Amino acid sequence: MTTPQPAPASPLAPAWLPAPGDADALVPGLWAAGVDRDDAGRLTVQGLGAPDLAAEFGTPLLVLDEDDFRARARAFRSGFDAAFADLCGGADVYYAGKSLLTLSTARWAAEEGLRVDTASGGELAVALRAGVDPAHIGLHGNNKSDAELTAALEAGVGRIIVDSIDELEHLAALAAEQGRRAPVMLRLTPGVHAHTHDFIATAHEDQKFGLSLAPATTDRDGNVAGRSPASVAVAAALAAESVDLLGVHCHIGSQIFEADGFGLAAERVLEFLAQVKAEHGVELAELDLGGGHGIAYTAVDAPRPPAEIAAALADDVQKALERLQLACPRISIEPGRAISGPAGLTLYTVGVTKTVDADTPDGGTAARRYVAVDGGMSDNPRPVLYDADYTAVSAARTSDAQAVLTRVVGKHCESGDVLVRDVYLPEDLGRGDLLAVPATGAYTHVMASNYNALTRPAVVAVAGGRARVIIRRETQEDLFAREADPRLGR
Ligand SMILES: Cc1ncc(COP(=O)(O)O)c(C=O)c1O
Ligand SMILES: N[C@@H](CCCC[NH3+])C(=O)O
Repeated sequence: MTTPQPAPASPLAPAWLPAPGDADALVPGLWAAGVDRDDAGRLTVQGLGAPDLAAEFGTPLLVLDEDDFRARARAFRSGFDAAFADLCGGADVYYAGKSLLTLSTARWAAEEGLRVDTASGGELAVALRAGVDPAHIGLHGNNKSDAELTAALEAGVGRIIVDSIDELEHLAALAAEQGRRAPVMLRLTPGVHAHTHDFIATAHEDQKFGLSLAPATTDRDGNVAGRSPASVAVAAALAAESVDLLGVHCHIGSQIFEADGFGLAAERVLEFLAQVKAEHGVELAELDLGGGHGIAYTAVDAPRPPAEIAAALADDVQKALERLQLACPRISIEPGRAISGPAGLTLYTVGVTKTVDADTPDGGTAARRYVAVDGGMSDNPRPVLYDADYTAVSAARTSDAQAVLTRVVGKHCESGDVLVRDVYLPEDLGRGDLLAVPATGAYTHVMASNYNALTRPAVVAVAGGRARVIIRRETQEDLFAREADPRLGR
């Protein structure tokens, strides 16, 4: 192992970035449980060296620690079951497939006793093909097609989460035509503004998801309505013979750390259930409190462990139930990122490096080093989409060179193509070195694109100290396979 040189902080560094320390250190909490460094300084996943993984499978490479994924799934399951045992006889955990859905991850979730939340007909097909019990699948979406709704009804999914009055009426008619009853949860927007990026906050009023709890001033035809879309939907669902109204759902957003937003949303939705009871004499059986639990992408993020999240929520639910004199509905949650995110890391190979003079906030200039890698916004669009911060370490070796402020960029024809905006990395990092970016399991592979005709990376799962490909790397032939062109004979 090497001893890094102490380095001065850069005036370009954002206030949140910890002072440069040992740039090769693996900050606790950022990496999957199986990640370590060996005596030669190589990053390892369950003992497998990053250079060996890169040599065998190529880079960019999404490496998943399967054991870590499973452990996080179990922690949610047991944490929520324990916290809600006395109050509500336990709780169900739906793995939010949108964060990383493959045949393997769907199977791992089901094997750990989780159910699966799907957000489209495609995700539903993956969950079904993986062998997930249809009764343990939920189908979401603000604009499901007839084909998607029909597939869900035919498969016999446990719940269809209905997003609007329009969709409720449409689904009721579709189910009636098919001689079926649709198992429905109504998605409510409890008006909680979560502390997260606007694009991933989902429970405030003015956005595309869900049925508002606030009384509407006008209905769809512009007439004064006075009732909330949520109560209009409940009345319509209870009246529809082809609808089995199971309960209600809410989801306040994603990458949220504070307990207060989750507690407030639960309280508001329980108040709504009490209102439904008073109005219709019906106690709805199920309440889904969504996902959105934050994970650590950099050293400054401090996620709460699942058992703590569960205990705080159970406390809030208990207080609300007592105040409202309600029996506890069956509780469920839908974590995605908190299970798949920390289980993943991405390996990249370094290519071009350069150092430029950048303007400092006080009007001076300071050096900023750019390190370009062989992937970019096509394998991880989150920094570009949400200003998401990540970090990185050198993965093939440690170094005793000074740590310098570095921006890790991709290879796309786009100046905003940044993967890690600010990180201190050893000054001697250069062509052929490997970089590892932690916490990339969620919303990377599933949001990847072929921008600039780059092929999507492979996904490798490591379990029991062995690596296997669960999604093969795309080839250029895969890109051509979709094209119709006379020279291809089609
Ligand atoms: C309805 C719903 N449930 C669950 C999730 C999962 O969120 P996360 O991956 O942040 O836990 C999302 C995504 O934000 C969602 O929209
Ligand atoms: N894709 C988003 C989260 C959206 C979740 C779906 N409602 C992210 O990467 O943070």
